[in-house]
Amino acid sequence: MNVLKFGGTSVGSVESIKQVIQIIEDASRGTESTEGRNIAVVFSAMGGVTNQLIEIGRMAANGSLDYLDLVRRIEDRHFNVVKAFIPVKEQSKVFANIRGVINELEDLLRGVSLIRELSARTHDLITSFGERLSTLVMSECIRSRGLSARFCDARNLIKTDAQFGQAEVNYPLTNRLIRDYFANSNSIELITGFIGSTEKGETTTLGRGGSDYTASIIGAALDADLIEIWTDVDGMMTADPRKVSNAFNIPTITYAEAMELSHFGAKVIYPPSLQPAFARNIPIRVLNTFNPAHPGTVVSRNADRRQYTITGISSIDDVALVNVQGSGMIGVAGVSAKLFGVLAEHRISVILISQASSEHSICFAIDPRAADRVKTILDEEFAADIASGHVDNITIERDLSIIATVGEGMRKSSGIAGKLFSVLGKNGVNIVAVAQGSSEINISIVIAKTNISKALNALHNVFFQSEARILNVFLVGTGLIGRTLLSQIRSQFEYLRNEKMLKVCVVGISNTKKMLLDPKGIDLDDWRERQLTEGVTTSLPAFVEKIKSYNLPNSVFIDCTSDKDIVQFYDSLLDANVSVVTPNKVANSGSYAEYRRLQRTALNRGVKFLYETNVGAGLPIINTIQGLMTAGDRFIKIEAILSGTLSYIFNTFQSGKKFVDVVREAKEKGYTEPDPREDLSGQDVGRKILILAREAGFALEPTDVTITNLLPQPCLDAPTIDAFFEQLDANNAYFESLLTEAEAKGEKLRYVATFENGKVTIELRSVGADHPFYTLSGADNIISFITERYKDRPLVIKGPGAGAEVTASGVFADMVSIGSYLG
Ligand SMILES: NC(=O)c1ccc[n+]([C@@H]2O[C@H](COP(=O)([O-])OP(=O)(O)OC[C@H]3O[C@@H](n4cnc5c(N)ncnc54)[C@H](O)[C@@H]3O)[C@@H](O)[C@H]2O)c1
Ligand SMILES: N[C@@H](CCO)C(=O)O
Ligand code: NA
Repeated sequence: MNVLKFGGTSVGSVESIKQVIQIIEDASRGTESTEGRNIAVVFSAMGGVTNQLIEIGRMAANGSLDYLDLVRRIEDRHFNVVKAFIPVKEQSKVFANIRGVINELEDLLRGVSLIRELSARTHDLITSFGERLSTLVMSECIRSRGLSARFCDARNLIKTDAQFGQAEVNYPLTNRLIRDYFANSNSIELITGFIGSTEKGETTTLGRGGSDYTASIIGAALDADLIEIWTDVDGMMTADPRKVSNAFNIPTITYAEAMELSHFGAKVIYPPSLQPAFARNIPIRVLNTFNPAHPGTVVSRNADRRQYTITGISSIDDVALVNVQGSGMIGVAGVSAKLFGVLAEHRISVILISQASSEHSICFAIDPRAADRVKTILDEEFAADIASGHVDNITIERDLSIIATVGEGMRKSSGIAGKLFSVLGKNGVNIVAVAQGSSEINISIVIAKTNISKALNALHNVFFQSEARILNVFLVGTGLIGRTLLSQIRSQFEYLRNEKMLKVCVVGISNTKKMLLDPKGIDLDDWRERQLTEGVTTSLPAFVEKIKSYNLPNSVFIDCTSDKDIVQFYDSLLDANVSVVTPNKVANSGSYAEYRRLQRTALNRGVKFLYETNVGAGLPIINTIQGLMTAGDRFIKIEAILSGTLSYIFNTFQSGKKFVDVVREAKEKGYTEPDPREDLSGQDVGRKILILAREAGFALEPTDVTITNLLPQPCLDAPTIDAFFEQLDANNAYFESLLTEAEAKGEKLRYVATFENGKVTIELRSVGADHPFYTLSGADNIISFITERYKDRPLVIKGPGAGAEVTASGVFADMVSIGSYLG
């Protein structure tokens, strides 16, 4: 015996009813009797009708005749179903039946409008018409398909007390009536949901989840094999899909989990109404009328073994937190009895309670609409305690949300709370209060309402790890490095998702002209076109504001510019728990105080500030220094060639070639700074050696760096980059002389930066074949570290230190490491 229940959307329209009829036909065929004896089907009112009936009752009680029009509309909707499914020659009989029920409703409403009074009892009677009409029409439709079906008015089976609106079921009597009725059944039983009656025959309703309740009562009385709840979604999901786009179906769930999740807002079913079925251990399957092939969710005593430790995440988006605190509460019995006693008296429902073992304060969450009332009630109740100073003032905090992480798998399994708090911490979500019952099946946390979406997504991401973690990326600068990075992200996207469980979602892209932002992610196949067509005029402050207001989990800001103004935003981004990755050296080569401040902010906020490509592009230089420092090594000397551009120039510049042409080549190959003078003047190298010294633990200022400039003054003074190239050409003789001087000695030109004894020097040297820096080629950098542990022979890193691919891949690696860290 199976019990099926169809909700309001399932019987809401002609199209959906077509599906419902098909499902019922299939179900009746699937059982042992082709007569369909083994199914009972419970219907809700057609979608929206119950609310209309409530409105109709209100109108009638106000003496307005407008209700007539609404009644007509309800009648028409039912007529239309008849027209769609029942052969013309049989329609008039069904119309008459419907009309009969509608007449009864109208008589009742006339009475209400005459006496201008709507009792709870009459209200129940009025709303009962929704289920009575839908079930009547559905049974006619099913009969017209040639199936044997019987209409059953549940008021004859479900007997209740007279608490109208939320009647209590008299189970012994109800169970007996149901069993007797079904003992004589040899057809599909079609039953009105939601309604019952008192022993005197007055119509009652069963309250929230009413039709589910009907199905559950009937299923339990008959000891059904299965109860199917047909709705408009594919069962229960790991989170509300409107808030967490990665949410997915939960195939099996226990009764207890379903209870916890639904309490926290998962609205697919209302488990308390399924209690009778739970008590008899009858499985319940939640299915989608509009996608009947989907297996939905089975709710039962034991869920299948799970892939995940938690089952779902749910939330109550708006709560207020009441805090009762005072030194006089410590060790005093009866405070909580008094507190919750008075709340119960006023029928205030408490959603969550938390008390630390110090007993100094108790806090609890309530519906914010009750907050003012609660404050008044408690101020009064505790007036004497407040006056005597035993209890401090009672405070209320608003604009909060609760997130509940639910799952039987959490029971007796360690590390879950750790994971939960750690991921929220890294994302800057402050936790206001926490509650976990000793059943260990639900950890509930109270957080600021503004963080709800970020917190839900971040938690969903870590707890359902077969779903890749999402890294939300905001990129500024789409020049050489920026666009190369985007194309690397694009080509590695699948690899990252499959092998690293990381989904890189580029949410914002900005260049100097336009910025494009899309929290759903920008498709990297056509980001240029989209940026052109949909992008808005660039504003860095607005871009940064968007990053903050989106408040997405695992956000990373990538600065691929050489802009000086952009770095002023780093600190506030880090402070807002956004990690920063950059090849831009400006921030780390300004004042030492600024450099430290960024490090500190990142550390305090639990996010990352990464800049491996500040020195030597993708070569692992910064990471190496940081590793040595962490392990307690001490730096004695750093000697290095840190400019890819200068390296390339001196490796390529030979007699017969013009200096200006070699510089042009370096620019075309993507080695130079946006303004190549930064390289040739030694500024770029100066920044890099300063950064290395700082990483090595020395508090140097830019003024501590002495740079030997390579460029004649007119080159430096040129107003534009083109003019600068002209000046290079004009000064060719000067560069030739440098070259010939070195060549005469059989040496090569090298621009060497040295840090030793707290001092930095940068100079052009010519080195002989015996020098380790002699053999460089291309745009190679070489960095030699002498430390206490690498004293006799230095630690040397060498390789290409500039260029689009190697630099972008260094940025890429930093970005991915943030994904692993935050995950
Ligand atoms: N090219 C390399 O080999 C290399 C190696 C290591 C580090 N870097 C660093 O990478 C950064 C980018 O270098 P690149 O070679 O891609 O230079 P690029 O000139 O090709 O790109 C920089 C881009 O940033 C844009 N930009 C500047 N200010 C901006 C702002 N406020 N908003 C939006 N966009 C802005 C510019 O219009 C340009 O398109 C620089 O800081 C550079 O020092 C480059
Ligand atoms: N312009 C820089 C890029 C790497 O920071 C160089 O030539 O080394
Ligand atoms: Na590097």
